[in-house]
Amino acid sequence: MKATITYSDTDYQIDFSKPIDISIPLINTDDNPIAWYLDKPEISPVVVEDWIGKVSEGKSSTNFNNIAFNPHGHGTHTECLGHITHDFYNVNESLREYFFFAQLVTISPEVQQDGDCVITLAQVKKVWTANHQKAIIIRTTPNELNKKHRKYSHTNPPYLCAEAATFLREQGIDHLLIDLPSVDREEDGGQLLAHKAFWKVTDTRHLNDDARLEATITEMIYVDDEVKDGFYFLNIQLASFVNDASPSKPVLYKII
Ligand SMILES: N[C@@H](CC(=O)c1ccccc1NC=O)C(=O)O
Repeated sequence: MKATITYSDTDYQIDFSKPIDISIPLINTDDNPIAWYLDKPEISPVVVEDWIGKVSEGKSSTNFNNIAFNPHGHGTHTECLGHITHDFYNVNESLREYFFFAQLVTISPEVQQDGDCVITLAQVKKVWTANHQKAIIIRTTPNELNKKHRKYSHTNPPYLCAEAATFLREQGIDHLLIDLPSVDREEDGGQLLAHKAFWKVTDTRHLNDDARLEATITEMIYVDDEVKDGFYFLNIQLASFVNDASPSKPVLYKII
């Protein structure tokens, strides 16, 4: 199934039968990635006295699992500024459109003097190509497959510098996607500089009027090396959780 999309006075063709899923599947085994010091997610049948919600156990006609997981720590998720504010804002209301013109870029975070590995403003400027894109997908290198399974807690993963987040905001990016557990440093004393810069949050207690309620950040994606840098249409699929973050399935469509 093909579609022609008119965007910003240009016609683009995509093929809906060739989606490129850049989400990480969530599973209740050690294969699942983990961040923020959590244990693995739980997926297990409901048990009521001697009844167990698992067909193979012989008592139930259906498989009927409870799932316990954390959207921030257990895989691909999309979050809104409610992640960092005193008041409650939910991503289900922030994200009201699901298709975006997007640029996929690849960056090798640079080791700084303090040992941190950071995506710098200069690196982002170097790969940026202005083309009216509303979303950017940042793939970092090295891009080993084990990113889908990595245990990030206490590893101080790479992150995005606040100046780069500001630059992307100023270029008109509303949706930032990255293959790291956070755009900010694992332990930063709650500064959250890149989150704040991207969402333009200057006051987390009484949200400033120009804060970007509709902008989203998607973390812990995985983009295979086979997918080349360039422009795509991006579909952000979100589970309708009324929460600051929700598990998501971002999908790319190549322009043909
Ligand atoms: N760096 C923050 C913590 C943080 O960023 C965070 C903590 C728990 C769950 C998610 C987090 N950030 C996600 O982008 C801090 O040190 O307070």
